[in-house]
Amino acid sequence: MYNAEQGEATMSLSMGACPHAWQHQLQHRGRMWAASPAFRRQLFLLRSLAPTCADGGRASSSSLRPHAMSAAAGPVYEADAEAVVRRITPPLDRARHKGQAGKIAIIGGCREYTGAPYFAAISALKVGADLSHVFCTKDAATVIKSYSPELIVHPILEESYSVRDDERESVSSSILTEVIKWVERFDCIVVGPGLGRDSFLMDCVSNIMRHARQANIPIVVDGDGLFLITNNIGLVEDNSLAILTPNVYEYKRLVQKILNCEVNEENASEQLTALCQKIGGVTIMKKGKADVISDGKKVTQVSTFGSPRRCGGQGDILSGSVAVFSSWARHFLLSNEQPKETSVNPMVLGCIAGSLLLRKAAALAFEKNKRSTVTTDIIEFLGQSLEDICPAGR
Ligand SMILES: NC(=O)C1=CN([C@@H]2O[C@H](COP(=O)(O)OP(=O)(O)OC[C@H]3O[C@@H](n4cnc5c(N)ncnc54)[C@H](O)[C@@H]3O)[C@@H](O)[C@H]2O)[C@@H](O)CC1
Ligand SMILES: Nc1ncnc2c1ncn2[C@@H]1O[C@H](COP(=O)(O)OP(=O)(O)OP(=O)(O)O)[C@@H](O)[C@H]1O
Ligand SMILES: [Mg+2]
Repeated sequence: MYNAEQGEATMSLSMGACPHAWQHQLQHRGRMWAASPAFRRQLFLLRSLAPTCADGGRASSSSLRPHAMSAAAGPVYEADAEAVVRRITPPLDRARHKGQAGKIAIIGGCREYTGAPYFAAISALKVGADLSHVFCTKDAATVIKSYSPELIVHPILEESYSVRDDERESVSSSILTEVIKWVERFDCIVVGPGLGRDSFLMDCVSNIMRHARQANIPIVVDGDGLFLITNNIGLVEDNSLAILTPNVYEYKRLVQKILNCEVNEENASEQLTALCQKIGGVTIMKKGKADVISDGKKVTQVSTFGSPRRCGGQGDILSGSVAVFSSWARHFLLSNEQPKETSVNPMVLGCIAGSLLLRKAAALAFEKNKRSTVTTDIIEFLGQSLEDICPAGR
């Protein structure tokens, strides 16, 4: 592992400035990684967890799978999260242009919540995305813009109180038209931070999700987005580009609604596997003391200690970070030939990397601010945390 890392560092320094330098470098690094002990170890970590479910969790049907609690779920292994971050983070290359490191959009922000979409969007930028957009209600937009000039804010969503009944259809279709102009440019969209639960807004966002799916845009569903999909699971069913990031209450609601039972901590990994399989295709990161991640085939976790402070907003940092890392992971895996037997899921890698980075940043913020640590303090340490794992000059 150490030798492979050294080889990679030497190669980064010798890069020229040809237009495709970044891709070549990534491909070369990928081939080296594929042959490296670090890669094989990571594969082992990911693959050795695989429960061998009869249909691989992908039985065909647009309806929900039969409850698959009997699927054998292996033990939960700790991910080698630092190795994942190091591998999927693209090198900084002078030949790259704006946008190549990621364009992320957050769909969220309403009258009540302006912090959550801001936290998610700014975290995406601080992790390393080039552009971060927020699609929110008109009331929330000016507030979010005032937090940061870095964000591109679209005040296009509407809540029921601002739309007459006879205008609903036309307003809904003009919202969709406006979003469609943008959606295909994004590497990933995050639906839910600070979205609220207004019924008209939920209908409009459902249309946006359907469109994003048709366009094959990866999607992270968090916060109120989870409330939406829990009651309309077809929005994510069988979507292998969807990541759900429930907290303990959101997970409980999902389990009750989809598996029709209560959360069972003694059988936690089997239950998580079953939930993924029943929805079909999605990756779920169940947040908590450890962040436990499954795509219905493998269960892995990140339990690096972060901070004892449970201030609101840490999940928002996570959703923005996961959006960036999963885009990088997809790009990395697409740009590199993988050994035939490999079936690493980029969505899982994105979750692992996002979880580790948040936890490291939370630990540094807590060291400095102790009890007064708030989400903004944690965001300030995202850069240093990534630098510690993966120096910009490598
Ligand atoms: N500064 C901000 O603007 C923030 C906004 N947020 C947004 O706030 C919205 C609501 O998210 P929440 O996570 O607060 O979700 P909920 O409204 O579901 O939960 C609110 C709180 O109620 C309690 N609760 C919920 N369900 C419970 C249950 N079954 N049993 C016991 N207690 C329960 C928990 O303390 C929970 O944190 C989301 O859009 C989210 O993104 C949060 O992200 C936090 C920060
Ligand atoms: N009990 C815990 N011990 C240690 N870390 C935790 C614990 N619970 C959550 N975390 C950390 O906080 C992150 C966010 O999880 P949390 O449950 O607070 O999400 P959330 O409720 O969606 O947050 P938000 O307030 O942004 O909506 C997790 O990824 C994890 O790193
Ligand atoms: Mg949340």
